[in-house]
Amino acid sequence: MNDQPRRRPQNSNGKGKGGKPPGRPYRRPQKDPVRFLAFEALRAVDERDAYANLVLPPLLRAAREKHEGFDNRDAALATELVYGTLRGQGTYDAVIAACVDRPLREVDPPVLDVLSLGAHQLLGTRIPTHAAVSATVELGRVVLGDGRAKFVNAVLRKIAQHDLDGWLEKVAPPYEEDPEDHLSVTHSHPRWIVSALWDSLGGGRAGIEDLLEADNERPDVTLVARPGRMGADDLLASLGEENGLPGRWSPYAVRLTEGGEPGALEAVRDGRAGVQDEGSQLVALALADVPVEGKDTHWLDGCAGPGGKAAMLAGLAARRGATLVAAEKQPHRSRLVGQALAGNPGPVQVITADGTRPPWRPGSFDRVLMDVPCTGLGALRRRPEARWRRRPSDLEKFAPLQRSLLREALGSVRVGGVVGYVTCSPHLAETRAVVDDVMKKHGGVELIDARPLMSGVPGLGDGPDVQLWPHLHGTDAMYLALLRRTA
Ligand SMILES: C[S@@+](CC[C@H](N)C(=O)[O-])C[C@H]1O[C@@H](n2cnc3c(N)ncnc32)[C@H](O)[C@@H]1O
Repeated sequence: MNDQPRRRPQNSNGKGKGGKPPGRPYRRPQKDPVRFLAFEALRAVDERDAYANLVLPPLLRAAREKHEGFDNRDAALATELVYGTLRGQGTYDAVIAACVDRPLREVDPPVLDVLSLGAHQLLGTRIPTHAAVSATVELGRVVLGDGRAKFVNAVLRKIAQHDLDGWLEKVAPPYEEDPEDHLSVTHSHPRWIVSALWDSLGGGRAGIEDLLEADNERPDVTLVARPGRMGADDLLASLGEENGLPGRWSPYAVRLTEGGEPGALEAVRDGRAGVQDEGSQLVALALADVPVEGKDTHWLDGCAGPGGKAAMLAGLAARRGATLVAAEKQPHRSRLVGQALAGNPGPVQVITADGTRPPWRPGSFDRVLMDVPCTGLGALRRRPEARWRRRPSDLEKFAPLQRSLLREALGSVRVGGVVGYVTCSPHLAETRAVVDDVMKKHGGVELIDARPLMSGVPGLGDGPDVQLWPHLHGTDAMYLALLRRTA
């Protein structure tokens, strides 16, 4: 390996000693800020378990400051390269494994990151082959050194021999032989996640393929015009027609069109609006709208951080003269809840509290939202690295906590009141299994059909609970069960 710049001596006729043609003069590798940034982000995700959506913004800011010509298109390309490489990792690993002569675990992680970045450019973008190879090899020279860049060059040239479909035919087992393994490789999801999503979705090949494809697409950025603070029409008008679209389902939603930057909006900066998936809006609205008999003045959000649903509920509660208590176990997250609720038109109370050991008296509330911690398998579109980090054992970690939070939520609501149990995971172990188990032990609880509370939303299944899906509804895969205390 030779990492040092080295110049070959040349004589006056331009030929090497003895009149032989000289070797190519040494050329310093050129640092391409876009690919260098993408590599740095991938290293941070790989090495420090960082989240891509958190590491990218500071890297992009630094690149803009350092490189005068680094513009929005560069930022968009760098973002696409990072997100696309992380999402496609399962497929790209299978292809790379077919092109190297040792197990991938024996390839140095930085080398593997450069190879994955190259594989994504070759197989997942429209970047011309020669540009994808040469730019990645150049990156390899900068970050790995000339010796290992030669290895990168050799592997990328093998990858470039086929397009994505050609490679999938070679590296994915036939669907008929092993459907889950086939889908796992072709749609770049761990096999156990394919299996869990399919169990929950049901149906045949077409539905699960649509879902896995939707997980690999960049979601719209959706805003919420917070009830009582701003209307969706005003939010849309402030954006300008070309920058926004009305939500599909929620009357409070506005979708940003390509390239919209929420942080640049005054309404988002001053808290009248926020970034919130429409699925999250729908489940909060359903809980707010479900009829309860008798008084309706005390609402609880028992897992409130960072406060998206709490802000929506607080505005809706204020309209009806009710008060929201927003509880969150983590102090830093309850501070975020406080920020989200500042400016709410009615009274709110933010407390740091453990929902499994509630400090309030049993039966204090008329409506309770329990949006429990979960694996987040319903939001894979947003967190490109999450699918590779999650393990089936995470389910065991969340299971007792989810049950305990739902049990305490049922204890916190008065007879006749309603609990909304919510997850941003469609995994049956986190959804129906939790509700069934807790209902078996609790008694005096009935499930309410949640589907009529999402009127106009198609494909909500057999009920009474509701599972939303990215490929059917364009939302995260949020789950909602509404439980009424009857005794
Ligand atoms: C899925 S998030 C809630 C998202 C929130 N409802 C929103 O819309 O912004 C779950 C939250 O529950 C909090 N949490 C975890 N264990 C808790 C407990 N025992 N009691 C209360 N909150 C808890 C986590 O810190 C996390 O902020």
